[in-house]
Amino acid sequence: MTAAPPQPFPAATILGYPRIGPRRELKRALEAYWDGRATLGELRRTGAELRERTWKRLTGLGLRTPPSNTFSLYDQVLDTALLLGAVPARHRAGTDEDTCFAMARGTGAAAPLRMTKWFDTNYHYIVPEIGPDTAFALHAAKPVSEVRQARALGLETRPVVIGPVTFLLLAQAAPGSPASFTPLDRLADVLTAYERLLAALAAEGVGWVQLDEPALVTDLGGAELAAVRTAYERLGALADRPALFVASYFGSLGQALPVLAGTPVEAVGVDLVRGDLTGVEALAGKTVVAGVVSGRDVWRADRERALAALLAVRERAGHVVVSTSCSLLHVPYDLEAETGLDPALRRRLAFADQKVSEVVELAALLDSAPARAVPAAPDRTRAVPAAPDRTPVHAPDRAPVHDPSDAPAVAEPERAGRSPYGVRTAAQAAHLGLPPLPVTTIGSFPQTGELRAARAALAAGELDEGAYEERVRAEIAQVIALQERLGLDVLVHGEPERNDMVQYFAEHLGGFAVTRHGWVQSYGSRCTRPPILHGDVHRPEPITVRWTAYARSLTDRPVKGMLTGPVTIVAWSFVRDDLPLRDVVFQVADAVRAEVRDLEAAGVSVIQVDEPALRELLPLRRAGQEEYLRWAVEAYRWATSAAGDRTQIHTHLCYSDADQILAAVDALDADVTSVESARSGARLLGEPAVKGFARGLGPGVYDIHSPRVPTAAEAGELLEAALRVLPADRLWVNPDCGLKTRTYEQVEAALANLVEAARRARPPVPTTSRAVSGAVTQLR
Ligand code: MET
Ligand SMILES: [Zn+2]
Repeated sequence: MTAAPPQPFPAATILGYPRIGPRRELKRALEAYWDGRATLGELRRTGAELRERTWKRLTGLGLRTPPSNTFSLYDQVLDTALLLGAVPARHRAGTDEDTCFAMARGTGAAAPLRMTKWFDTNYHYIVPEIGPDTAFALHAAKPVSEVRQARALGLETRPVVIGPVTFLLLAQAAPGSPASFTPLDRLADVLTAYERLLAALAAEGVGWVQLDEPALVTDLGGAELAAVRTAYERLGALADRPALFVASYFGSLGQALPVLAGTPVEAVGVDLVRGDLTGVEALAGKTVVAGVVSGRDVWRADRERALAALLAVRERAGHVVVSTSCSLLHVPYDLEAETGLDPALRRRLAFADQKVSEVVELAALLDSAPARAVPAAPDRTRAVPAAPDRTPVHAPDRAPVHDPSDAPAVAEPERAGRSPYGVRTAAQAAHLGLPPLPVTTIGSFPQTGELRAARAALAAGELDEGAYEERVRAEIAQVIALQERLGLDVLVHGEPERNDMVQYFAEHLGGFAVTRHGWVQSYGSRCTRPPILHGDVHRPEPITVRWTAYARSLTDRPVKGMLTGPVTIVAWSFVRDDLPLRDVVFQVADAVRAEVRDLEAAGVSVIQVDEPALRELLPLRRAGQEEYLRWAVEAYRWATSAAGDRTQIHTHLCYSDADQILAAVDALDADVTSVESARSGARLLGEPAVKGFARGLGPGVYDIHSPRVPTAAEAGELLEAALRVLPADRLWVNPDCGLKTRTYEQVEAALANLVEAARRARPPVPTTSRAVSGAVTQLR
């Protein structure tokens, strides 16, 4: 039916590339535009420069036909919604960019779309809203203009777009849709828009289009598999179109593989780092784009193993080309920028540009390899493990690996050293004397430019330790005073000493290295520098105690000690792969446990151990989920169970679809759990599991991702909604997440409104008991 591919697929490719800029140029441009410090023209120019730089760099490294449309001002799923015209009426603005930012960030009048994690990564995408009436209409300006921009530079590119099935599976039903509606019901209409897109790209002379379908590596039911067949039969049947490359990543295609194999698409991408070769022979006759260089870690590829996998694919399926396992969006740009790393560690590393070179080198090796030279790699094993010399760079200076038999079984909290929840709450109530609906925050307060400048000056040697310490202490004093003035019940020190909740701990633990420029996009303009966990973990000395103790010395109210949990520290680092992940997590749990002990010994009676990444590491397919949750919960319990009954343990999960793992959250056995709720319109409260949640819960009532300040009435409404499913004595009042990205002006107004909303919602307290609780507070 289709025209023959106009050009062969390139022998080496990548599925995508970072776009925030090697020095975060896009971040700066976006924030300048949002703050009114730059014009739209300036923002567009930065985008164009970054694209040009990327294409030149990729071709310079040896890629022919680099991808295009991998650039994004905010998020590629959001771009796809704009491409298809799936824009809620409330977000429509004068320019594409302003519409995009309204969808992502909201406006004074309109709440933004939901944001959630991209599969099992720490990248967050914007969740499209699709309803029965969404009027799809192709708006192909962005991919078309990128093709033209590259062509003006003399380059042919392969536009990358999220595929129709993944787009609809990631979308949520628009508010007001009938209960029976799911976005996948709109497949036929969406496909019409994709057909027009393919026609438009064909008219531009585009040879290949990449349709990303990572959702195909999850457990799909009959309806979803049928959607895959329908979609690619229909798009494949189009008379005048580019050749189609359907890219899967983050795991194996499983049952979706034979389905795709039966459609007329010309190329299929398989992730051979996380997935395996099962069923690959079904792809004979197509180009197999073999992801053998990991896009998810920073280790050099094992060439031998990668080549063996490539040859095995060639033998079974015929035509194979070399690729990364997924987009390089998830790794930093260039190792060359890291001059401060230990040379022995550095030799084992590859960032995006080094991975591009690996792909190019492997393609050359494959080209010169005789057919049938190497035996096929066995199925169901990791096709490409990391480099062979993966011994720890730092020799362990103690017996590091946690013996799992020390850890308590999940079902028996008593053995963990803490009494059952009921006993603990009584002890804590007497000790802390909190009012019902206590108001607290998630930990961080605004990271001001001044603080960041002080940290930079310290790093550059322009500010001495003592002066920096004074700066941080002054900030803590201000944050404590502000919270007292606003009337919060459980205070925090504000985390001014932390650049990032994971990096800070990595900098103070042995076994980690940190980078200078290794930024990875987390969402929108936000980036993190994931530390590199390369050796055995140990804690040379207490990390947080002095800051929390200082904050405590300034107030009579309880101050919450803030720690990052073991799963999150590991999830947001690049982790050694010579040990099972579980063992690495337990090494970190040992360090957190020691910190909990030291905080408690310093008199801190509320300790929060954040695990926002608990859900993130959940295996994408059901098969591995139970086992993962068992050990992840066990590690958390190990980290926190050194605390006595009087010490209140909090945890925080934020943007993590907590509803899907509430049983595990309960098993964490924390006394109080805070979760994101405001941003997603209190969706969580509708979950039946929340009703039965037996411990303290703080569903966020302030969406901290939006510059909007909620009124007391708005916060009060969310609180009332929570009170309909949870008793007042177990409900906490808090924002969705930390406040570090907001301004003091916003935070002060918002927290004042939260306190006001809590006061209005509290049952009236008789004067005598108020006096008693005040007395208890003073006894602390
Ligand atoms: C991503 S969760 C953030 C938790 C951390 N304690 C903060 O307040 O910033
Ligand atoms: Zn959070």
